[in-house]
Amino acid sequence: MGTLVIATKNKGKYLELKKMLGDISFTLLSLEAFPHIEIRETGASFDENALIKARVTAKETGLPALADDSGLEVDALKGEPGIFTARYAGEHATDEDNIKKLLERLKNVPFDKRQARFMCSLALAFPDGKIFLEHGILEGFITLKPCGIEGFGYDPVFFVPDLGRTLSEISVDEKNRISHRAKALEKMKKHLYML
Ligand SMILES: O=c1nc[nH]c2c1ncn2[C@H]1C[C@H](O)[C@@H](COP(=O)(O)OP(=O)(O)OP(=O)(O)O)O1
Ligand SMILES: [Mg+2]
Repeated sequence: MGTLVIATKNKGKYLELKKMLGDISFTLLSLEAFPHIEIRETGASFDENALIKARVTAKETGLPALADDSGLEVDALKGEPGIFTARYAGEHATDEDNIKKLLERLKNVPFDKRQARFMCSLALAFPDGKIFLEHGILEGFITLKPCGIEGFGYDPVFFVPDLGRTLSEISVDEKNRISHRAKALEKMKKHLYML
């Protein structure tokens, strides 16, 4: 049985990916098992950052690595926060700080003008240099205030029209059926069978 490193320090992301990979028979590790690995997200796009995270992790561990770089694009903010989603309110910002800043920036924008999308780039890198990249997108709207307690990151303010609820008002299993990450991972699964 092989081993795959999920190259993330984000517990919410790790738990979602782990759950979605539940039916695949290999051992999963997160970056918590490799505290010495430090990765700087210096890329100019989600793709570049996902590739950096996956490549560095595969090289440092000698194991295949799956990295997720994701974030929010808000139309009324011309695509911000984009690749800066995790650091929107500063380098060590919490999810709450980031949500607060986002709602503040949108305070004069009515609900129907608050279109946004979650973007996900997933990169799978092998120690021999082989690499795969896949994408997923989830369309929605930014709410006027946080709703719900499930999930992580910006889930409490991301409203999915088809569900009539935010991502924090649904279970992780429901989220894993529709999310940007789920769509990207579904496409990545064909490459994972090479493990
Ligand atoms: O499904 C999601 N539900 C809510 N928020 C989300 C989601 N997907 C991404 N996000 C937010 C979290 C973070 O603010 C940023 C990702 O930043 P990103 O650099 O990819 O992840 P991260 O720094 O938290 O962990 P790591 O780089 O170790 O994987 O977008
Ligand atoms: Mg990050």
